[in-house]
Amino acid sequence: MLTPPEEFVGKCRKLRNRIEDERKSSSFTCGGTITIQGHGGEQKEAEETSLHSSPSLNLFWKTAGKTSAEKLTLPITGTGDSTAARLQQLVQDCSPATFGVGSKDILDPDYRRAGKLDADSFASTFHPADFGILESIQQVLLPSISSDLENRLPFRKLTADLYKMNVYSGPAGLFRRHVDTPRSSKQIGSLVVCLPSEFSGGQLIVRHHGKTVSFDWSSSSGSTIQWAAFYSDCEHEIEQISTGHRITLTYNLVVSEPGYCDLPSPVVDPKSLPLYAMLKDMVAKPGALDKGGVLGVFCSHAYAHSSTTAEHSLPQILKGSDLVLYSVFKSLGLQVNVLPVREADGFYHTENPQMDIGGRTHPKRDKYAIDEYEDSLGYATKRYWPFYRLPGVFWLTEPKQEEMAFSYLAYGNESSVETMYSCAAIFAVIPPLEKRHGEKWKLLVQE
Ligand SMILES: O=C(O)CCC(=O)C(=O)O
Ligand SMILES: [Fe+2]
Repeated sequence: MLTPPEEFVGKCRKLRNRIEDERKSSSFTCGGTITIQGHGGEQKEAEETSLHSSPSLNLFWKTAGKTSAEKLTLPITGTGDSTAARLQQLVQDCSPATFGVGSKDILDPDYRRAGKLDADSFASTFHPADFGILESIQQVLLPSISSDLENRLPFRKLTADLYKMNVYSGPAGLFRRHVDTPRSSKQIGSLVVCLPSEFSGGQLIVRHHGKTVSFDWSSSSGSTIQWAAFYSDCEHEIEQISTGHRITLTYNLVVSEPGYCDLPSPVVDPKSLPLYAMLKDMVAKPGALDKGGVLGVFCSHAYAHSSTTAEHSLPQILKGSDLVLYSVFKSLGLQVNVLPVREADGFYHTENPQMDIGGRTHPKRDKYAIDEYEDSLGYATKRYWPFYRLPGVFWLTEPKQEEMAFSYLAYGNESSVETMYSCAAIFAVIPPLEKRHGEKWKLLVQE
């Protein structure tokens, strides 16, 4: 690729700033509360029909050697199936929860101290779809971005697949920082629902790119259902529980194929976004890669995919600012690909001196990655993740996710080999100037 002129580089720098702004302003987590009818605070008249209130809920679980299910009604009232003794039975019937380090499941109470029931051994009368929770998450974490061009991204919907019940008990329950292991390449996040059971401590802390949000559920824990959802690539932790039992249902949030009669979440037209005007101005005029080229932008999020599904699945699961950028490129009529990018020995071959991009990053490795588990990770990566070189890309941004990619591989809530997170990049192919004609380009130039 010839060295692009300074004017083009100046525009690229502005574009990069705009992309960074988009990243800073996008959300990575959200949460809410559902009151329990007849418990705590004032009773609202419309309570029974409200989306934000629930009747008491029942949990059923099986125990070895018994033919009938155990039952617990929450919140605790002290009568029937809703007693401290029933709750104690639940705690006792849970098995210790492990966590994943590379391809191994590890039991280490200093890292995670919790009980668990697998999804096939319990049932509850609660479902997030009954309370508008999925719609709320969809609006924040999965906005629809559409345009009238042929290549638009179809509306996407979220479903919540029940994964586990966990009980974190005082005075020592906790789960140190980790990233949830992807269970499929369509998973974009996790939903945690905290059931009404009194506890203190146990804040859930969620982080993404230096931003932190904490969910403190303790003060309303006895009388409400509280929930939080976050993107899969967010690092999170549960601080130590001091007293009581923090009971959670966890769900995998999965992008489902769009249905015909689904109401879309709010739709943003990419052409209304400042990035669109900026890019349009750049590619519609001479001076921007006139001989053609490829613009490369590292994604702001890491994505779960397996090496064989990456090419197909990555565009479908794009999140937040990455989705915005992808849609803008698409609506300009450009060919866009989203591909995982692998580093080799701490070096991404993404140097672009004109944009002050070095390509080298300094991974901050977690203790679990450095110590005994590193070799198995290195082996898994080499064996399952072959790669090819893609030269001639004009990089607009630095790699974003290397530090996190190491974390992802190193410690999750479950072991993993075939499906992993990796740092992805969006590649937009800019045709040579004389080829920027035809229907879609006319549209672009005339607007
Ligand atoms: O209970 C929570 O708040 C989060 C649980 C969690 O991080 C997990 O199960 O992976
Ligand atoms: Fe987690």
